[in-house]
Amino acid sequence: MKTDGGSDAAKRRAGERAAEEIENGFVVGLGTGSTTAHAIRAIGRAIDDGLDIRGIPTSFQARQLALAVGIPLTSLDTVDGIDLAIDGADRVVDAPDATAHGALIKGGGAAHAREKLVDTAADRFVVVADPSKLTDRLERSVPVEVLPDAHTVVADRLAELGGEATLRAAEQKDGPVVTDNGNLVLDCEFGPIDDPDGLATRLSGLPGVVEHGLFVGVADATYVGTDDGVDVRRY
Ligand SMILES: O=C(CO)[C@H](O)[C@H](O)COP(=O)(O)O
Repeated sequence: MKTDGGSDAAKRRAGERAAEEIENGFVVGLGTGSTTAHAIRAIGRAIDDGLDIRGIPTSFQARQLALAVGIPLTSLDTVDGIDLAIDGADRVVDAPDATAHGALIKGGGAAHAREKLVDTAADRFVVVADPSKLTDRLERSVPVEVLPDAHTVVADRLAELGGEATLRAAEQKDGPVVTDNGNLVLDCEFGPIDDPDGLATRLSGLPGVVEHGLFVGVADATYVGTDDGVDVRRY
């Protein structure tokens, strides 16, 4: 599983705290990554103890783990709604006086298209993170999922927006990462992102872009696991 530093104990505290929010009968969005995996395992244990919920996974990885721990699964097109989504993030803006407070960069695991679909469909979206994810302003590269034929055209459009795009390479295969949706990922460096909302709008407007990893105004809270507890940010 891809990880991005941060202590596993802190990730576990965040994930397990978020799982405590789940009530009987909930439909739960199951995010992707090493932090959310702790929440998924905690949900599996709660199901063993009698909790009755259904999960909607955001990726192949989340689905496999959910099945392994015994979470009954459903799909977005067969439910009336999602009560709670729990998902990780690669960066979280933690600057209460900034308009971007709570904005995220996601997609380190190339799952951001389905994650955004599920996280935005939820009545409540809780981010789970360790302190290494918190930042005053977004500076990390933005993952952009593109149709396979579109990667060079989109890279040119991203350059016009001031970004330098790199096709994400697979680690254990020659060639690019192919997403769960059969697409490719461009990781795009913009330097410091002062207006994530504006950039998100421009990225969404590019033909060939399936989804990008800027999540602005989507999260309702972030649970930050620390050395000895969980700090909660509410937005
Ligand atoms: O966006 C994601 C996958 O596309 C993950 O949620 C993000 O990369 C965080 O992962 P981790 O909890 O392993 O640090």
